[in-house]
Amino acid sequence: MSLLKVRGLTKRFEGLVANNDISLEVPDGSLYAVIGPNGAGKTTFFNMISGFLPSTAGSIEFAGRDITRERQDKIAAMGLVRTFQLVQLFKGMSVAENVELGCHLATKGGVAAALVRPFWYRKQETSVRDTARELLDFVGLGSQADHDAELLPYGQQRLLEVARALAAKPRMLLLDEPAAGLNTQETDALAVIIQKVNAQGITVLLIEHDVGLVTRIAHRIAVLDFGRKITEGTPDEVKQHPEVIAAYLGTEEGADA
Ligand SMILES: Nc1ncnc2c1ncn2[C@@H]1O[C@H](COP(=O)(O)OP(=O)(O)OP(=O)(O)O)[C@@H](O)[C@H]1O
Repeated sequence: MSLLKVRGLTKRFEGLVANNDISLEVPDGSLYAVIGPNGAGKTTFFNMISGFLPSTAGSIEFAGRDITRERQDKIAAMGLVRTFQLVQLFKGMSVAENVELGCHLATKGGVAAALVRPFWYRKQETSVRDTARELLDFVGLGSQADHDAELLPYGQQRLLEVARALAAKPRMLLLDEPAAGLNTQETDALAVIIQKVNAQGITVLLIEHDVGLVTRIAHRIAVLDFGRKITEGTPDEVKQHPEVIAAYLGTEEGADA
């Protein structure tokens, strides 16, 4: 079964067609990646799916529901949760508090109640705190729970973002260039975490520049170039595709990167 179905998705900015008639289906439970060179239209595609940008044409269906014109908060509440290319943490809060706020997206009262803290809310706080700690352990940040989130090294801030997104109990997690700015070691750690998330039954859709990471962990890959989907398939199929080698990977050697 496909959890996400995108049909003919198109976005025009004035004269520029950033996404041109893109169709794809993400199987439930899969780890699916969208790759492509700078300006290929990956972020635009993500922004439309997550409700941050209206499409010019086409349709988006998530878990059997049409979400083409749905608001971003409604989409997140349905279980389609995203992270951002640039880390967006809540400033002035601890690592644990950042994840707790993510939990409140999935609990009674939402973020507003978390800030006001009425009586009924305080009762559910303990479980939220426990969940946040579990998620921090899951991404390897358990020992930094009480640290100031802003002072974490960049690589760990990215992991914190993943923990916060998981706190919202996603059915599908959209990761926008999660390896951007990470060194090799951090990228390897991230790859393991993404695979662990997927092994828990959460469908993962990621946009990534790091072809090595994607071909290592993704089940299927769609390749965008100049706003079009030029091919889609398993990592091996995609790496062999002549248009991919020419347009994106540049050389045969690059295809194995
Ligand atoms: N708000 C906007 N207004 C006008 N043009 C835009 C806007 N957003 C994106 N574009 C253009 O659409 C095209 C696709 O951009 P997009 O950011 O989706 O590509 P990308 O594949 O995510 O690139 P990168 O890897 O650099 O993030 C680019 O030519 C970009 O300049």
